[in-house]
Amino acid sequence: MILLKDLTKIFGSFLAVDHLSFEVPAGEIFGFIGPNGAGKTTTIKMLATLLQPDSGVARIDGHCVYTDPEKVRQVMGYMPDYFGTYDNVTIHEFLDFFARAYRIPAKTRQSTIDGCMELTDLKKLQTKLVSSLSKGMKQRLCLAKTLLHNPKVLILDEPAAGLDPRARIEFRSLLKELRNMKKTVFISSHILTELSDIVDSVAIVEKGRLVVSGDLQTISRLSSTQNHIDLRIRIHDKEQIESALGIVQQTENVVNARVENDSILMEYNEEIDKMYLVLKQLVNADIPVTEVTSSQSNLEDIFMRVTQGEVS
Ligand SMILES: Nc1ncnc2c1ncn2[C@@H]1O[C@H](COP(=O)(O)OP(=O)(O)OP(=O)(O)O)[C@@H](O)[C@H]1O
Repeated sequence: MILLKDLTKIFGSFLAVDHLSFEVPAGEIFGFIGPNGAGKTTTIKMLATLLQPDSGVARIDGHCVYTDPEKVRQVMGYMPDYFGTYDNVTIHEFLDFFARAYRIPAKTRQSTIDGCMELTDLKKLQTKLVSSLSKGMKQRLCLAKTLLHNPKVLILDEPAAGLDPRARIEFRSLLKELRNMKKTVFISSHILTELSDIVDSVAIVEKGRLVVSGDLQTISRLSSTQNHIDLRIRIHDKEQIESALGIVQQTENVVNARVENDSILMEYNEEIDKMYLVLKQLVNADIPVTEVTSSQSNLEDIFMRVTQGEVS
């Protein structure tokens, strides 16, 4: 649904976006992640047809952002990181103004506005003045405005920045609803925890360049310099926990083994399919193992591993 090929933007002699190439499949929530100054907003402005690329190609639903911006705007909704609102109008008046600007026919205008207000939970507030809204409500209003022309693709630049925890959670469930509606959502952020449980795929950028892109499992595998699992093994009999600790400490590739309550925690520098080797040592010694839990890399681990922390 979104394709970038060697997309490049230069400000004077400064290369802000450097031959960026990746694809976003239809219907996905796609995270565009990078530290401050990585070139996310610059890339997004090119996708949103507001900034001209210096070279390369970007297409949305097959339309080139540079040669066919009108077509792109018909299928794409863009929510910038900073947006203005008209303060002395009500929520309904604000949305009605933009629905007219989008030339939504009079016959369907009201039902379209109602649909967008329902989705963003603003219906009950429709007579409130925009100036009286909280930041989270304004964010939802801007998203409602972005949805008026029923775009297939949504491009959201740091949509959760500045929201309190409750508003962030509400925003996340709204994103899931958009995915259920089969929309493709391209969302930028430098806050990883905000995205890790909702995105299907990501592109990680640094200093204008792509570091890695793909679905989370694939990039976790690709970016892994060392296989690493955190293991927690619960032992039924507390008396045997010290001898169990001795056994795992002798096991190859186990590091930082320690006791915590009725469990042994350790890092195991091996593939998950080798985990049984640790358990085998314990079972052979008649240690009563009752539970094993393992966790592999999350989005934050991947990000820290693949980026150098360099900001241009
Ligand atoms: N109009 C401009 N003229 C000159 N330099 C610019 C311009 N716009 C952006 N830059 C520079 O390009 C680089 C990338 O900026 P950009 O805003 O795209 O980063 P970002 O990844 O969105 O950062 P943040 O997470 O802080 O919003 C920065 O070094 C910025 O100073």
